[in-house]
Amino acid sequence: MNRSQINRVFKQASECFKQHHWHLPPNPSWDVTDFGLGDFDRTGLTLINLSEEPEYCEKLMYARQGQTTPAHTHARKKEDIICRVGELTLQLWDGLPEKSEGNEFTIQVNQRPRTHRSGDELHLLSGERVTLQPGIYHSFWPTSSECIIGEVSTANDDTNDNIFVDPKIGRYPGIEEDEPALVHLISE
Ligand SMILES: O=C[C@@H](O)[C@@H](O)[C@H](O)CO
Repeated sequence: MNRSQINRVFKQASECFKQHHWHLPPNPSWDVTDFGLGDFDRTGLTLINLSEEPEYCEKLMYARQGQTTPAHTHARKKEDIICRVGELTLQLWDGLPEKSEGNEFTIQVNQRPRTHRSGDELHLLSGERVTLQPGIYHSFWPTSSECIIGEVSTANDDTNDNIFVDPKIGRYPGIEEDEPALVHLISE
C-alpha cells in the first residue's frame, strides 16, 4: 500500500468514528491492510486493536462500500462480528467454500441459534452480531456507504491464526513511502 492511502483511510475512519461518537483510546493500535493484494478499495480493511489480552481481544473496524474482507477462518479464535453502525453483509461457510457449499449448519445470530446454508449471505443491521466458531469461513463487506464493525473474541493472533482461502493473501501490507506518515501501523 502507499503511505498516502493509509493516511487517507486514517482520516476517513477517524472522521466516521467521530461522527458516530465512537471515542478511541489514546494512541490506538491501527492496522490497515489490503491483504497483500494491492487493491485496497476492493479488498481491504481498517482495524483498531482496542484490547489484546491472552484471554480475549476487542477490535473496532471500518470499511467502505466496495471493500471486502476476503474469505478466511481461524484455527483457534472464536469471535463475535458486530455491526456497530451501517449495514454489514457476511458470507458464511461451515468449511472450505468449495467443499461445503449448500450444507446446512447452525450459527448464533444475536445470541440465538439459526440454521444457515453454507455460502449464503447474512445481513446485519446496526447493533446485530453473529458468533463465529473457529472453522467457520467468513467474508464480509458493508452494504451501506461505510460501516463501523466491532469484534469481540478469544485471543487474537493475526500472524498465525488466519487461514485465507486465497493462497496469495498475506495478512499485512507492504508499504511504499510516498508522503510522511500520519499514523504508524501495528505491523511496522
Ligand atoms: O474476521 C475478521 C477478523 O478475524 C479480523 O480480526 C482479522 O484480523 C482478519 O484477518
